[in-house]
Amino acid sequence: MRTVEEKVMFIDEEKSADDRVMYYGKGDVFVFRTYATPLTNITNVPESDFTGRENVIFGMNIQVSFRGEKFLPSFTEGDNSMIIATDSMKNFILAHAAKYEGATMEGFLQFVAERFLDKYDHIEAVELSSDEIPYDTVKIHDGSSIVESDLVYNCSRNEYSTASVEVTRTNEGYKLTKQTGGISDLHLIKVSGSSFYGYIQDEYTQLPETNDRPLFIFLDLSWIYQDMRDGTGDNPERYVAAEQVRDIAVTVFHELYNNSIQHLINEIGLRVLQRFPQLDQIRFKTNNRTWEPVIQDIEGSKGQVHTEPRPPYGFQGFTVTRKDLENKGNK
Ligand SMILES: O=c1[nH]c(=O)c2[nH]c(=O)[nH]c2[nH]1
Repeated sequence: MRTVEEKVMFIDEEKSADDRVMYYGKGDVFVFRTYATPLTNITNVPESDFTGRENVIFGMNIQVSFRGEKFLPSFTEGDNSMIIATDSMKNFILAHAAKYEGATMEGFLQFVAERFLDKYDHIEAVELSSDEIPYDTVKIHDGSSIVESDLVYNCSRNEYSTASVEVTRTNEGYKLTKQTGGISDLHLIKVSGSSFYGYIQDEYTQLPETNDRPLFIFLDLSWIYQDMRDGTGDNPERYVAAEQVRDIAVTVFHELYNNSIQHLINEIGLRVLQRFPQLDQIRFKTNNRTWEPVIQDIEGSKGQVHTEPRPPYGFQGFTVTRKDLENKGNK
């Protein structure tokens, strides 16, 4: 068994100190493509009624970066002859948003990365990451009943899906060297059914033990496919939608009388890997925002009064792998 520390390191693996860091690129490239191809025919899971995305607004905040030895003289000599201006990178991404025929952010990033490598043969690798800019549907009265508008959308302030790819030029062609899907800024509160006790009690301990706390967590999740090509959504039956992972996380949170955030996220990870055999691992970054108690007993009510927690905030990082699921099954 790997230890927790090793597990986190496994993903965060840094390159050796001898490796020169050299890249450049553009961040905050905002892309709003309307009427992109809808995402349909995904595989359903019991925890979710999510069946697809209309993609009427395909909104993204993209970051791109290039790597390649040919860029070295721009740093060491001030020689810009091999530089593709980051302004041009932005224009390239926007132009290709009109050409993309697929239905996912992961697919779009891979498409753009490969087109960059086609166009500029001195780029060795392209890395692209993106945060979805989500829009919620709104309801309107159409003259006879309340229906969903297909014209007006509400810019969401909720969680958003994320994606990243790295495509590297090799002698055998372009290689997808990194690919993740994810969901970030999921803010979940469970008002009852969470405990935290049994931790070390010593001269530094002030926190009271509890068998019922209002557990408020911020979660960022990302996942890696066993075969990275499944992450593009070109075969939607093999694609994992962020909305489905969100619904699984919420269901496990609801079901599990949890001992801690650590305990909870392991169970969420195992369930996600159980539902999606095409995934190799899922990674969590979480933050504890549990409300602070103010009034714990209200006469005649099971209610309480809480307020926002004060900093500093606790956090967790954890990866759950397919091996963990297999080991659990063998116990
Ligand atoms: O779920 C939790 N895990 C911890 O490690 C921890 N530490 C703490 O003070 N509160 C909590 N909550």
